[in-house]
Amino acid sequence: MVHEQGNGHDDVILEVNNLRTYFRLDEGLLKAVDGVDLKIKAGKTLGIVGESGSGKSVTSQSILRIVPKTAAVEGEIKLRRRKQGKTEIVDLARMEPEGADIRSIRGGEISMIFQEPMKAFSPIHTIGNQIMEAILLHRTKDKEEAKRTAIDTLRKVGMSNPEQRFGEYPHQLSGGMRQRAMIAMALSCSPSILIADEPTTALDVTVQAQVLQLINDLKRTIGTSVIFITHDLGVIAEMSDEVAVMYLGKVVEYTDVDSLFYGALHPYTQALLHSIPSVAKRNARLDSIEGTVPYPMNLPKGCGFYSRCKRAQDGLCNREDVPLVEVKKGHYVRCLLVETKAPAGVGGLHGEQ
Ligand SMILES: Nc1ncnc2c1ncn2[C@@H]1O[C@H](COP(=O)(O)OP(=O)(O)OP(=O)(O)O)[C@@H](O)[C@H]1O
Repeated sequence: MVHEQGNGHDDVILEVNNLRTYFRLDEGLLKAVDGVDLKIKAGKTLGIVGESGSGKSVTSQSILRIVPKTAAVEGEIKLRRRKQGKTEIVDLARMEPEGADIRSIRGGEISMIFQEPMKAFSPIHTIGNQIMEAILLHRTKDKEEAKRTAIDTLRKVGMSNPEQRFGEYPHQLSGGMRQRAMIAMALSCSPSILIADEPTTALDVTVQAQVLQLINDLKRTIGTSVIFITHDLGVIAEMSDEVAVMYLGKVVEYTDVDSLFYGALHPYTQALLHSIPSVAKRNARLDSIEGTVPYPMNLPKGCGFYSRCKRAQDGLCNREDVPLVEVKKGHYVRCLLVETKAPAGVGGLHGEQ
């Protein structure tokens, strides 16, 4: 539940509770997202990390209600927003996916940037007109003001000569500039939440660093909250205040970014950390995680990571589904070994592999 007043939860602007997004396929029910809880705080970045197939993208698509028709979204997606001077809470999970309510939120209060900017823009209209259109839809009916806002936003995202860029077509821009234009479009309606789904994966390293820096700067200056989705822990370290580690449609560890990098408790998070050179200790052997994320259909009972976990215990980890437990303040872990080994303090598990 999102609480409205006086209870310390006021900075939470989006709360996802027990989100389940299941695809009905001919072969059976595919549980892409299976009981995800998340909290997005005002002006903060929540990083969501996990391997391919862990359910990161379907989670963000579920929040915006843009999942394919073969999938159903259940659970709560509670957005706290100001409307006509009052705070109200709306549940996006209850909205009609094509209805006016969610359409006004998409691109209004919540907007999204993703890997391929060409998908965000139509090739036959100038980027300026497309940004203006979004502003006219969500913010103002005044064309002159919309144009000024569009040019101003292009300037804010670091586009040189924004008046000229305004009149250019997407194919006339470089990859990095297109990414900036997409960020401008996403920010033009002053969203309270920006969802960034692997926005820099397709860019070369230098441009990637610039775009990440830009998102961080904008978050600071505009105060937008960010949900940043990536498989790259290096990017997570740079971008996040809090981190949710996803595996097989579930959050397996959830904590602030420092606790994640210096005190990860879930064997999956630890394995992820040991698989990247910049975080693993110098001279330590780099491990890649053997195997792949299983296909989320007809899964056996127990921990989803059981088949790949080096510490898995037969008869314990493969018996019941494992709950996400708060092992210390603000640090949640879905692992029976962490719970049973360290009921009164979690220090002993740090760094263990
Ligand atoms: N349109 C779809 N129809 C059927 N299954 C889907 C569809 N989209 C995603 N899935 C399945 O849902 C699960 C989660 O996918 P999702 O794309 O959210 O993972 P991800 O963590 O974002 O991975 P990636 O980084 O590769 O995008 C996967 O098993 C995937 O095969």
